[in-house]
Amino acid sequence: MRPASVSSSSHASFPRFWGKSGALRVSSELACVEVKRVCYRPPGTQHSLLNDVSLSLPLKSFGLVFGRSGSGKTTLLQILAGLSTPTSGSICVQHYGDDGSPKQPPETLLPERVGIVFQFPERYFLADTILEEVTFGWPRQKADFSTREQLASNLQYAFSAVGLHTISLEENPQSLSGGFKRRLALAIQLVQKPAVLLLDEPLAGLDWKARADVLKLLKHLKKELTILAVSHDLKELSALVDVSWRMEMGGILKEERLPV
Ligand SMILES: Nc1ncnc2c1ncn2[C@@H]1O[C@H](COP(=O)(O)OP(=O)(O)OP(=O)(O)O)[C@@H](O)[C@H]1O
Repeated sequence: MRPASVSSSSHASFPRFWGKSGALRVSSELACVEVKRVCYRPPGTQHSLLNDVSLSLPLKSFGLVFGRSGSGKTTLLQILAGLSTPTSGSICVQHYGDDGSPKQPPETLLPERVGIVFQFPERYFLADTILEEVTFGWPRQKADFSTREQLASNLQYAFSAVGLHTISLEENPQSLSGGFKRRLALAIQLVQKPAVLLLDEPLAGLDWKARADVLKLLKHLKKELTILAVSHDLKELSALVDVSWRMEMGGILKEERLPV
């Protein structure tokens, strides 16, 4: 899937590899997360939830998948995060040269390089302190000391990135405001320094102030990260979106401009 051949007519005024200013991104480092012809049928069922899904998302851009409830949006994120295995198809990172041709064989996108923030992440907070919450999934064996050390050094970066650096790590996560709980959920993922961040309904359940807060934060994170979100909040997210797709019932994905 070469980027030069995939800009759809629905995005004609904003071709995939042109910045919003209209300036062509001149970079020999152009790379995309690519989902190629992914199908998914849960084990033991006859019903396919994803049908021949393909997409190409340039690194450090913001992609949005929208569509009706039950169409398969969350299923796609779960596959990208490595939580479910596709029945067929592949997920990789492809680098391109200036002429638009692939520079080297595609790299498999390893689940360790993908962070996912589920819908209503605060419902899954378990710990009594922010520190325990963030370190909950860290490896605990003696042999993992250097990994823990690395994660600890990432922690400061992650908390600064989401604007939580002034909050005490001893605070109870449940005492945070709605917007700050979402920041914490994002920080837990950022500590792992993911290449790709997946967000399932990042604004759901937040009041107007927290929504504005999270939008501002995503705008900031987009400068450094490749983000793929699933959402019904199209209008609010539209300013962030570089490329969008509609998921149709039956797990059929089509590139389409946001209907806002
Ligand atoms: N393990 C599974 N086995 C069978 N069906 C499943 C399984 N997981 C999800 N489904 C079904 O797959 C369909 C797609 O679900 P999914 O959660 O991906 O939709 P969605 O587009 O994210 O919906 P929403 O916008 O409501 O979150 C739904 O009909 C759901 O009931």
